[in-house]
Amino acid sequence: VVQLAVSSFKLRGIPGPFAARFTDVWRFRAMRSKGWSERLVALHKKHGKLVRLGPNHVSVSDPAAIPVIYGTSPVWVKGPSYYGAATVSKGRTVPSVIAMGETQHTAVRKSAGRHFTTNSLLDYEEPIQAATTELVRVLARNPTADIANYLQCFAMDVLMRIAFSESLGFIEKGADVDGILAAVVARFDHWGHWAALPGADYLFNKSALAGKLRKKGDSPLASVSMEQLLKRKGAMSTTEKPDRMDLLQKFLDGQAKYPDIVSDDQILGIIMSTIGAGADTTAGTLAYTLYLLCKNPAATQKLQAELDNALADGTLTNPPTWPQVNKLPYLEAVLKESMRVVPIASWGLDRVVPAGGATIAGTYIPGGTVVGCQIDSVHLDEDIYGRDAAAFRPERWLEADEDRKRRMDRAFLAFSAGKRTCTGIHIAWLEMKKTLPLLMMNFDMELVNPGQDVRGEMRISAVKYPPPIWMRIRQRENASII
Ligand code: HEM
Repeated sequence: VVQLAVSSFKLRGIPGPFAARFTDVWRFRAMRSKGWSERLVALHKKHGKLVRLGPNHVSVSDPAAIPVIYGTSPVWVKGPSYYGAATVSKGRTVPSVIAMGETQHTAVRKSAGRHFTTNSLLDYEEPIQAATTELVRVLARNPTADIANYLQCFAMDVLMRIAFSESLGFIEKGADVDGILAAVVARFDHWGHWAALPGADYLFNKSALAGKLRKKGDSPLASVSMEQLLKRKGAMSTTEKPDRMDLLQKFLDGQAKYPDIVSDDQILGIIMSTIGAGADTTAGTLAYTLYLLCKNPAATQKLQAELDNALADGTLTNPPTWPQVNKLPYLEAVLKESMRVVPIASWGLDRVVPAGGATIAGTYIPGGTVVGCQIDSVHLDEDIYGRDAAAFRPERWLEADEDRKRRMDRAFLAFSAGKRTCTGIHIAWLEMKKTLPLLMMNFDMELVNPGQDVRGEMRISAVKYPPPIWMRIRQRENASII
């Protein structure tokens, strides 16, 4: 308490909302209100690169601070707000990768990290292709569709295939299956709501007493993961080798090799974290990308021209392969620009300043203070991204000289930075670079309501949930639905 009071006193020079100096309840309430991300951007515009959001909490909007906060020597540990992302299943805390402490995380990385590297991507291309093909076929039957909904179903379908080699039929149904989508949304919502008050989260939601009082059933995501785990273990005892190297199999093989290190609980935790972290993030990003393309027809035409030319000169096939799509510069620029202007994560990338303190944006911040780069504000930095930083303009990634491009990449925080950067980043790129071209090759899309402004309608949870985005979908002249 004394340390907190001292650190709080030492932060007195950092501007911010008055009430936030004294209590985290200010942030707790503010995060639950509409437009939280935009409010943070506005606060940084008003107060500068440092904004005090709590007695011991500082939001940072300074690209130069990224290597300091997310550097690796030493690694700054994650802030208490990540406790909101930890899930409790049947009264036990399930290890959740994003909320893990450093020691546990290093161990998990050792046992499972290689399954997320570029070398493993080949194992995931086929399941992603299967889901993408299904999405195209289903959309071809729908002259209008809420694309945000279909992409949410699609992204969950992808993860079910990657994790368990099974599609539970999300895309065909165009809706939730067994409450799994709802469970992922509930987890992000919980995190978004409770991040500012981890102590209260424990007391009211995660303590043994809270568990007894609430008597909540198990999460559908935990149930489906457990069901798959037991099924696979049963199958493994009768048959020698499964036919597909999905994530579950990779983890079980790891367990067979190191039975003392990898427990069933850990496997469940990593699988659930992967599904939880990878579904709505990718879905939302793709939905905002399509929305931004509809709002910017010149960018759509350029992207379609890049794809048509590549198809014509034989460097692209239908369906496209990963090596092919990974060489398309405008495709990459569109996706990066979309993630720059609408970074899907709205949780704070909070880290704890180590003992001894640090200088951030020219100000000394004492050890123990929680700091985090505010992604939206950093992405709007005009020194890095230009005076038109607020505009969606994919060309900026292609026009920049080497030096500027390097600075733009370093300030790009959509997947975070440093040791705890997104584990699924390569899978996310594979998924998005496979899906967007196939959609654009086959369809012309336009907003049913061309005046729709998703910024005003998005729901801020731990991620920025898009509202329904209804699109008119027409097959292109040369479309060859596969
Ligand atoms: C466009 C898609 C995605 C975006 C923008 C995104 C973004 C992020 C961000 C910002 C973090 C937070 C790191 C931090 O708190 O500092 C993260 C963590 C994580 N992501 Fe992603 N993600 C995406 C897709 C995926 C996919 C497809 C998977 C899995 C297949 C995945 C798995 C994870 C995991 C397991 C973590 C926890 C990492 C850790 O704490 O070490 N993500 N992601």
